[in-house]
Amino acid sequence: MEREAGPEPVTELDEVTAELGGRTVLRGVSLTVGRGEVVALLGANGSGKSTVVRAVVGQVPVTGGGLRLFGHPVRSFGDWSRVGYVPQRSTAAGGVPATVREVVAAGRLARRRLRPLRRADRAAVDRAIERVGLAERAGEPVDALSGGQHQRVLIARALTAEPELLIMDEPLAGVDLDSQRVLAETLRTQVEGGASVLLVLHELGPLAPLIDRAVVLGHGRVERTVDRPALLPEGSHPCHPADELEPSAEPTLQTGVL
Ligand SMILES: Nc1ncnc2c1ncn2[C@@H]1O[C@H](COP(=O)(O)OP(=O)(O)OP(=O)(O)O)[C@@H](O)[C@H]1O
Repeated sequence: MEREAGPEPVTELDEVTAELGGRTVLRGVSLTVGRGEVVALLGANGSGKSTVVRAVVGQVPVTGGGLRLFGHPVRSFGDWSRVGYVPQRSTAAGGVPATVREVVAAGRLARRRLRPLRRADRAAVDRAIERVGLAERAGEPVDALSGGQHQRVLIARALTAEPELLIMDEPLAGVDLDSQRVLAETLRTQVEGGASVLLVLHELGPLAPLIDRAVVLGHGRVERTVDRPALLPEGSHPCHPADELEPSAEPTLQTGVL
């Protein structure tokens, strides 16, 4: 694939296609996340954002094109401890009997490749819980938490693994503004430490200053790419407010803040 010089690619999609339920959902998506970059996927409901990230984490098989993680084809990639994934909330919540600390510690276990946690690991778990503002709830079962608090637990779980590539599907959904700011600050620290981030967003919110590139999807394709979207004038941030009801329709370009 032709590429401009830039940071070493951590994730590369080259004309990726994917099908779900017998329907083509990704129609040739190309994008790259370089080391230390933060890339946001934007677009209307149904444009294919979640499918892109689920393809990157190997949950949706790619039917065409190339998808590489840390230089390896995703099909043969085996070092998943380098990747942290926070799925869309609705797919992860509910009926979990574990406590907040146990769920977050599971993230650290992945980093330790299932070897027992040491004192430093336990301290990292407590730090992650504190960062997302749940220190006082650490011993409670996660199913006793609100939706937004649950989301913060999943974020802490991903952060405590200190992954090289952090993938988050709408991490801000249902999270109050204060917690969004906490997440932005935490992400900034991770990125300063060299992490790369690919995340699905509906609006940039407090994460805007962190984002190197916004990739706007429409109908399973990249409609456009915007560098440093925070530098755009207020009101022209790249979001797409409408649902995509008819996937075969011609894509239309819209801008606006949701
Ligand atoms: N399991 C499935 N079977 C069939 N079609 C699916 C399945 N999951 C998703 N789709 C379809 O694939 C398309 C893309 O879905 P996807 O979840 O990737 O969109 P999205 O951009 O993440 O949307 P949202 O903003 O609503 O989360 C949609 O038209 C959706 O209906």
